[in-house]
Amino acid sequence: MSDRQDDIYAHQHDVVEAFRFDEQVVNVFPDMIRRSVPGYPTIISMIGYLAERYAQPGSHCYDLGCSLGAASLSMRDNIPHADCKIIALDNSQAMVEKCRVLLLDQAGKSKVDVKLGDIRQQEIKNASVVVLNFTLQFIDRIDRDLLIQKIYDGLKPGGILILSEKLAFSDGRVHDMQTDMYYNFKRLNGYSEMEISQKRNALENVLTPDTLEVHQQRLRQSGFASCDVWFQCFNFCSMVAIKV
Ligand SMILES: C[S@@+](CC[C@H](N)C(=O)[O-])C[C@H]1O[C@@H](n2cnc3c(N)ncnc32)[C@H](O)[C@@H]1O
Ligand SMILES: O=C(O)C(=O)C[C@]1(C(=O)O)C=C[C@@H](O)C=C1
Repeated sequence: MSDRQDDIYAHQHDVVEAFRFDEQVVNVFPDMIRRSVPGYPTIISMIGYLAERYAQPGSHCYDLGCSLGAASLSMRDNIPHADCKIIALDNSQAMVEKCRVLLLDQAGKSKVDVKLGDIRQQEIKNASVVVLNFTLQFIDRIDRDLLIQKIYDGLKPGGILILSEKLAFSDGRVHDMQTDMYYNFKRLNGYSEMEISQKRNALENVLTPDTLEVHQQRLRQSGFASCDVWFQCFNFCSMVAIKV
């Protein structure tokens, strides 16, 4: 993968435009996400581990909002069945184009189909593993319930949804403390105050985090029997929800 350094917000922007997954972001994305999401490499590795355990023979595994396909690659490297199909989907043309190139020459048992499209329109069927790795937070709140319900309905019994998200906290003091530690994580990873502040402005109203309670209520309402946090670092977490 490209290891170009993310310097998008390193100079003063006259106007900070709303964050988009365009070509400029695609070019630095591996560095950006690694330095911006605490635990990202661990989460990607564990998606492979969970897929190895939960992918069912002859089923589909979905990577919704796949970006450059890191979660798909991790699943492909770990799923032991040759007849599983991985469907990776993103609505950013630039992401999908680069993802296809990155997945071209990689071997693996399962085939990965990289598609351009909106995950709200994607049919989910015969699924054993569905991944939403930091994607739901970019979907309009009004569409989130329907999307999670569609995923639940498309999962086979015993199937799982892996849902990773940036969290909000209902207690203001906890929210401020977690956010403060998160910004310090970014500082430790070399981002300046200007980069942190311009990125925060760019993500305003684009990335809209829910609280853990809202996520868990939505998952339970859709029918998931359990939804547990298996990873959390500051305001970033990953849940696994199981359909019995
Ligand atoms: C933070 S990135 C996801 C990172 C990726 N899952 C990973 O593990 O590396 C969010 C991605 O979701 C995509 N996205 C946002 N809204 C979408 C939608 N409605 N349909 C499809 N993709 C969407 C963006 O284009 C972006 O690539
Ligand atoms: O940089 C931030 O502040 C973030 O919230 C991180 C985050 C994400 O969670 O998706 C935001 C946009 C980029 O895709 C990479 C990471």
